[in-house]
Amino acid sequence: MSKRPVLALIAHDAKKDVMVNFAMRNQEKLSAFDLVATGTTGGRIRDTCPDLSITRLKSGPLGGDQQIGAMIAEGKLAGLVFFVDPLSPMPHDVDVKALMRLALVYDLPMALNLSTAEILLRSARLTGLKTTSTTPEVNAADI
Ligand SMILES: O=C(CO)COP(=O)(O)O
Repeated sequence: MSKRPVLALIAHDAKKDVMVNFAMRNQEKLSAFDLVATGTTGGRIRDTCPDLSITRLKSGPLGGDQQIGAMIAEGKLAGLVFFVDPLSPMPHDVDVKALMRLALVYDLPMALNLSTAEILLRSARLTGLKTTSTTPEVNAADI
């Protein structure tokens, strides 16, 4: 089993081109991770960057956001890059909020836009094989 940290990638439809360009530009850095993505986002990344290790989960509106939320709760993620579309209503808005909430609860490094994602990908914390929070009050065993 891979010992690489796991990074989740998600993009709403209006931001999928931004995500694909981000992945292409940062292929070398992303290759240090096992990637997980919601269904359509993962498909777009796989089409353009076939050498990256990426696991596709369900599409966001069909439960993909919740699957990634469960991975956060289980301490399986090192970080989350989620390019959110702030200008469109989403049928699964509650799932989006729940995912972000868990990232906050577990103090997970989370980038919601391109400029922050570029910074996050260069962070030693993200690449340091650390997958669980050091904040005592949010360690899963204590909840
Ligand atoms: O809707 C999403 C996140 O809320 C993204 O899902 P897809 O990657 O399947 O489009």
